[in-house]
Amino acid sequence: MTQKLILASNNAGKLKEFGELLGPLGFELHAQGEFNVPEAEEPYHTFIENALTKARHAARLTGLPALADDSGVCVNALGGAPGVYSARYAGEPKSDANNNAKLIADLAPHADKSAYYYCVLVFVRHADDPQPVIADGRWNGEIVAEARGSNGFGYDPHFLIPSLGKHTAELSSDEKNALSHRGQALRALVEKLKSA
Ligand SMILES: O=P(O)(O)OP(=O)(O)OP(=O)(O)OC[C@H]1O[C@@H](n2cnc3c(O)ncnc32)[C@H](O)[C@@H]1O
Ligand SMILES: [Mg+2]
Repeated sequence: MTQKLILASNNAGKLKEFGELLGPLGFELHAQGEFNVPEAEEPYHTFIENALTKARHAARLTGLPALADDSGVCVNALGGAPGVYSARYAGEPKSDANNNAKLIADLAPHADKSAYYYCVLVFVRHADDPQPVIADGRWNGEIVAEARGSNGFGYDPHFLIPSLGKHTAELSSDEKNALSHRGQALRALVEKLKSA
């Protein structure tokens, strides 16, 4: 039997990647927007608290199991910023172009360009699930001022994977999903769900 699952996100880039990663596993995926679920508040300073809040919010409003992702890019020379604030680093309304411009400007005086993408996933069977299933993933790289590639979303045009010599926006979706913070977290989550 296919399991209905609400994706508790309004980010089109994430939704595409979840479809690619989870579709073949037989879940019946629905973006929360299909159920007119409004964006949840993300008031916390940690990825896990925001992810849990988003998952419970979507499950509460739909009555269905929900999966939330809270993620971001953490830059070492900036003390981990933008981190949990990655989506709105340059302020509201959210804009990938403005966020990237601010990141490149903030990092310009620093020699250390190392960074990592981080992703926490939370699955809840229902809004008050006392045992949410949680997994995370991390993907190391470097921030480069020059933008390259047109795939992916967010900071991908500026995120270099040194071992590949490519920016993540230059990777095919299969290549990105095989390596990314989100792909790693999702595979770990699926393993946990199998044994839960
Ligand atoms: O909360 P939802 O609705 O899921 O969508 P969001 O975009 O607000 O998502 P987050 O609050 O988790 O913020 C994550 C931000 O981190 C960045 N990010 C996360 N994963 C990324 C990826 O795979 N590639 C590029 N940027 C990414 C991007 O700027 C995202 O907007
Ligand atoms: Mg968000």
